[in-house]
Amino acid sequence: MLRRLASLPLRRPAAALLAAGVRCISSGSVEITLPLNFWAGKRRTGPEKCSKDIVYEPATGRVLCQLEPCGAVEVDQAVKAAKLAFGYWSKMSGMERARVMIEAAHIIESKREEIAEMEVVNNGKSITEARLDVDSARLCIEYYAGLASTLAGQHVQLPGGSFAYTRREPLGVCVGIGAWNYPFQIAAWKSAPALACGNSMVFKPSPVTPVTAVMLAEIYAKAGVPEGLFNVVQGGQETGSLLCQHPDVAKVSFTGSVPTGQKIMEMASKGVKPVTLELGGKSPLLIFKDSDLENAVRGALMANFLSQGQVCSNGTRVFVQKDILPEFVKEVVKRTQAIEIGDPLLESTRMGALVSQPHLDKVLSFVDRAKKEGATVLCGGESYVPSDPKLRGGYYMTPCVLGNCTDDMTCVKEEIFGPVMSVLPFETEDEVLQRANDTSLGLAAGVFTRHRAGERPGDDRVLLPTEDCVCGDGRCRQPLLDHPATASQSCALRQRL
Ligand SMILES: NC(=O)c1ccc[n+]([C@@H]2O[C@H](COP(=O)([O-])OP(=O)(O)OC[C@H]3O[C@@H](n4cnc5c(N)ncnc54)[C@H](O)[C@@H]3O)[C@@H](O)[C@H]2O)c1
Ligand SMILES: NCCCC=O
Repeated sequence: MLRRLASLPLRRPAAALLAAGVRCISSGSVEITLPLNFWAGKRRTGPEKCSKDIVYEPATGRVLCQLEPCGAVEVDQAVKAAKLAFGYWSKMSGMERARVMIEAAHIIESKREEIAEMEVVNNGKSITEARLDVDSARLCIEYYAGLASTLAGQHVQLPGGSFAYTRREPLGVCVGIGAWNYPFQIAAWKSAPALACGNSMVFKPSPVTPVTAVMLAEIYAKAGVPEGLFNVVQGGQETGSLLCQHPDVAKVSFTGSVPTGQKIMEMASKGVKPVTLELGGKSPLLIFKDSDLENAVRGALMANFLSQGQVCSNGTRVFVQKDILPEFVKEVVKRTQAIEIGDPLLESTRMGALVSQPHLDKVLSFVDRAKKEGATVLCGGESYVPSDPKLRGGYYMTPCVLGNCTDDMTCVKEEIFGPVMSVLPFETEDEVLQRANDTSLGLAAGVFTRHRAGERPGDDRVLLPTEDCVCGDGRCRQPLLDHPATASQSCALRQRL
């Protein structure tokens, strides 16, 4: 049960309160006492004898709830419930499944504010971002609901009038294991495709952010999924391992760090189970001198400071072409310093709290190490104490821009997963492509330029290998699409296009 400690008297519908300019909850006002495990259609308590984990509210550092990590018995109960539900759900048509999923999406829409607020309370991100996370969860469920009725097999003609056909069949009980940075969204992104295809799921959120996955379980139940179709078991690595090794689990889908992903792949391989791994990143952002600077600066801020920098696909290695480096750095620093840090439930807040004290310490230690290795702190990188007394125990830091970085520094090589941008100068496109790709964490990449590769002024890069160009000039270095081929100087490749 959710209890409000602060002054708001009655819980009116979120929309009515918002219309009246009143927030339903405030930071420091929520205590969660309902059990956070959910299987076979109900919230469940964990094992009687277990050492409970404490869950904190990042904005205030208060205790939010206690977590009862599931052991072998509870994991088995959840998997059994999922197995039973699979029997019903997998026999339904895609259209029938879609109807239930669309209903779940409608419920999410109607509870948007409530879910977003709980995400903020548990994760520390700003309310404006949390609302978008809820929208993205709903859209994902709608998208896969749309696909459910299109799943079809193939008909293959064989010699002598025989034929073969293929069917798309669900796997069975799937396990979803999530990270703490997008708790509700990850639970939806994992469950939507699995459920649309006729599978059931046991989901384990991060023990740091256990609250909103169980809200999703209740929403699916209310929408009409069979009891046990989507279950939530709480716990850390032991619970996760039990899930991965359970003989009735057919597949594991994991979002989290690379080292944990490696362990999960190893465990799943022992049971010959397929795995999906969505892991960490250290993505490059390339900013060329011909780019629209305003656009590039905004892109760099977004790619580094959303969700307090705790985003897997963040472009944290910001390569800037030397000619525009001073101008870019000046603008980025100015805007970074202007980011409003504070109570994540306030509409005006742009940066909330990091997820936990140990994580904040880890991010700050990356900044210290960067300084020792020769980087210059251009702004931020320090812990921050908001003026509101109730936020004083929260996990805040000032967003940081590091200059004077080189490719071999720890801050450039390792995933920091916090609001720390490393700026690296470059001269040529070939050079920056090689440096940008020189990482084992290749999750995403961004480019700011007004020209396509090979079309940049003064850039003589060849799009196709020279030997492929048969215009007659063996030394031809023209990009194919710009080739100055004329009637007298024809280019066979150009003609073929
Ligand atoms: N690629 C993506 O889509 C994506 C999205 C979000 C986060 N991430 C990554 O997640 C990481 C941050 O999240 P985190 O700190 O929660 O990651 P983590 O790897 O520490 O934990 C992720 C989940 O795995 C569980 N777990 C830990 N050890 C386990 C084990 N041995 N067996 C089974 N489960 C185990 C945790 O309890 C948690 O639920 C970052 O590296 C980030 O880039 C990736
Ligand atoms: N909203 C996307 C989240 C992916 C990684 O953290």
